[in-house]
Amino acid sequence: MLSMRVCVHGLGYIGMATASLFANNGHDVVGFDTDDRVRSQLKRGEPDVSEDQLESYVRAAIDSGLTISDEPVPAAYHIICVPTPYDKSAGSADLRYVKEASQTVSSLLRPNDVVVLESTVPPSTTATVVAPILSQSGLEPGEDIGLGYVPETMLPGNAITELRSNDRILGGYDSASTAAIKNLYEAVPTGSLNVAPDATTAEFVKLVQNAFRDVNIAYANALALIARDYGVNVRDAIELANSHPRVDILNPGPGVGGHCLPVDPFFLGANSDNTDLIDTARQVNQRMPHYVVDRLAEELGPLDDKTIAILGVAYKGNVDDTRNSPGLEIARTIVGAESEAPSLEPDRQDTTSLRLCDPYVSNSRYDLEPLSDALDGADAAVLATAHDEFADLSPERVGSLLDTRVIFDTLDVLDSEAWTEAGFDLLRI
Ligand SMILES: NC(=O)c1ccc[n+]([C@@H]2O[C@H](COP(=O)([O-])OP(=O)(O)OC[C@H]3O[C@@H](n4cnc5c(N)ncnc54)[C@H](O)[C@@H]3O)[C@@H](O)[C@H]2O)c1
Ligand SMILES: CC(=O)N[C@@H]1[C@@H](OP(=O)(O)OP(=O)(O)OC[C@H]2O[C@@H](n3ccc(=O)[nH]c3=O)[C@H](O)[C@@H]2O)O[C@H](CO)[C@@H](O)[C@@H]1O
Repeated sequence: MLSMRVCVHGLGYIGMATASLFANNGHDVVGFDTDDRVRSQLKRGEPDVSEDQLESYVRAAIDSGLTISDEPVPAAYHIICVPTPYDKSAGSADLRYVKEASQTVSSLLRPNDVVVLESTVPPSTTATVVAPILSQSGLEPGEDIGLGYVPETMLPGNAITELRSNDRILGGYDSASTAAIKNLYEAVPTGSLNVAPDATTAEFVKLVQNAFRDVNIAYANALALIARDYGVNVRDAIELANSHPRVDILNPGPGVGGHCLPVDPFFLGANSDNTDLIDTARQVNQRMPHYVVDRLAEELGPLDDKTIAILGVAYKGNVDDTRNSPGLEIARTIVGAESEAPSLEPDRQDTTSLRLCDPYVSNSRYDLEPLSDALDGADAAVLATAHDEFADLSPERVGSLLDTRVIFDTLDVLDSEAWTEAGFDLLRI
């Protein structure tokens, strides 16, 4: 296989995995990130990730020649993996990093180089935002240089397996771009490479996949509320419904977190007013943390003078990412806090006392406590993240620490019989 020089722009979760994928498969890869801290950590061979497999995959790449550079370099292929946050106040995708990285690439371009955008973006970004910036180089996408969109779909928590095996969508700016990008991605182990008619379709499909999951979870959450009105256990009902060959409903939970599912569906609305279903699903999912707090208050009475332990501030089990975390949103709702770090709100002393605990998260801003300190003397525990450590909790241990035997198992990870037998009021969604 011919080794090609690839420059990866942005070495966060996706960029470092992507750079490692190409480096571990014989390419000459240079990784660049604008953040000094990220570069220094990677140069030391210490990627900032909680997934063991991903960490050793990145370490292996660094050992086998992935170069972390303080400057971006000219390369046959530039891959852009920068953040695309959602700007809530503007109601649109913040494309500043994509624009910055495109400017940087533009200044390095030579004839026949190829640029690939991997960041999640609103449909038409490659054609209407990236292409005009690259043209400023004097080289035209589709004529002098290649350009296309290849979304990343690996699942946090199962990153390496999915990086290597998920099918990929590829949308080229023109057919020559598609062929050049195919050449690059076909030389590394991934699932099949499915060619979209154009880059806009590929961008659209990436968003469609995440919006589909968000809508499906919203359906499960909506069912949970309806099922309660009928005294039906929603998980039993969903399991039975899913025995039909054409029904596949996901699981209800305390809300949908992470920086993909709660954000990407909004990108579909960038240039469309026809997103009612998708917007409603978002609202259903956004209401779930509030529903959890309402149910807790139904059980305990006013929460003002109570101490509540929140078990889990990561957005899902066995990861350390707290972005859009349902656990944090539950905490904020309980104390009426606005800030990112609810337990540190200055005026919370007169309100409910919160204890936050998460064995995966090291962020000191959240004032996290070890499990036994969080539970000690609390009036209730809310299990908000399905970490393995929480699923393994024993009712005897938790019961000996809590003041009142109340636990809200929002993700249905505990053995309800064992906990009820141990005298717990076990709440479930
Ligand atoms: N994390 C996921 O699970 C996932 C999955 C699929 C797609 N995505 C998408 O991939 C993109 C990257 O996500 P991420 O999770 O890796 O983000 P991240 O925040 O972990 O990393 C992005 C990195 O880009 C760097 N950066 C910013 N501007 C730059 C520039 N101009 N040049 C070079 N580096 C720059 C930042 O310093 C940061 O280290 C986003 O669009 C995201 O939506 C993420
Ligand atoms: C289409 C798809 O699969 N996309 C994945 C997704 O990754 P993710 O980690 O964000 O996805 P999830 O694991 O679904 O978690 C999200 C939240 O939904 C909650 N949840 C989940 C299942 C359920 O039945 N009920 C729930 O309530 C869960 O607790 C958590 O809060 O986006 C990435 C970036 O684009 C993709 O790369 C990746 O492929």
